[in-house]
Amino acid sequence: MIIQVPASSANLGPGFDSIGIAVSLYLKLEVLGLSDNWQVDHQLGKLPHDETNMIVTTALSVAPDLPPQHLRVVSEIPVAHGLGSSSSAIVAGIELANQLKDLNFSKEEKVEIASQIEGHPDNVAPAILGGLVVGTHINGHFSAVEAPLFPYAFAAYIPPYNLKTADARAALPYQLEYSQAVHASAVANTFVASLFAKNYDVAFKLMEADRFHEPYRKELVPELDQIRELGKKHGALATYLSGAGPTVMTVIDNDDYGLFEQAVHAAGLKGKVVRLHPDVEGVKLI
Ligand SMILES: Nc1ncnc2c1ncn2[C@@H]1O[C@H](COP(=O)(O)OP(=O)(O)OP(=O)(O)O)[C@@H](O)[C@H]1O
Ligand SMILES: N[C@@H](CCO)C(=O)O
Repeated sequence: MIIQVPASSANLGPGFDSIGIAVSLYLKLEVLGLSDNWQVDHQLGKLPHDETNMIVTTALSVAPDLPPQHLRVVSEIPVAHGLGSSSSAIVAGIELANQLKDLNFSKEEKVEIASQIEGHPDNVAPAILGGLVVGTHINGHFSAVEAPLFPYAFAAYIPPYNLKTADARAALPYQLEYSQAVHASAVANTFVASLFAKNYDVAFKLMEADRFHEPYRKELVPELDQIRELGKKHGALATYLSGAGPTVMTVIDNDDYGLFEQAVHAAGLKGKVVRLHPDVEGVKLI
């Protein structure tokens, strides 16, 4: 059995902790069979190979009596780079328990469990449902609503350094002044309305008008402003900080992608540029 989970790009500008989209990089989790101890084969650097691996801790939190397995993980999703690697591990762990214990979780149940673990639904909900998702929690329970997908590609600029979500969250202010909070929320509300109305002129302006997190995190990711400027010169629709960063995501028409990628490299930026597309299926068995 192989479980496949897509990467996800959260926030999309003003949708902090509530909006995310599944994108075409994948984690594949293969179940090789029963084992004396949990064993996770992977080539993902320092991540654990035993029962402390996040995929296993998640599976055991869902099904504590799950017998130890030999697992193989192959992932294209860079760890701690703002493309939802931790969410892909959580969703894979939930699906592992779901399959091995025949739990028959609905998609909604998976979103609830994964969001409780991650704390917010913006990466886990699209990784489960696919597509573009808006969600939050009310009275301790999570709801996620699928939004229409916009018909464009992504150029992901993936820097050579990583940035842990915890460190990127530590850069955020403890409080926002009332008038600033009202404005930030109005930007986000109008952004969501424009996505559902498919009013992309408005949506892509607002994607670059976040007041919740980018102003505080851009010092951690100096490439954000630089790539946004390059995007404006090369036909991009909008650029935002993917999740907690450091990946910088540019929404762009497929026809404009090549020249934009060349411009990023010509500017001397040292990261990778990868063309991504929305994933519409979410977690699945392959
Ligand atoms: N394939 C994986 N297997 C097991 N654990 C993983 C895997 N990928 C990520 N993790 C865990 O998630 C941590 C990284 O999570 P973090 O939230 O910092 O980054 P991210 O999820 O890539 O970024 P973002 O949430 O901004 O998209 C790793 O240190 C590790 O504990
Ligand atoms: N919304 C989250 C995504 C990363 O978990 C953040 O920006 O911190």
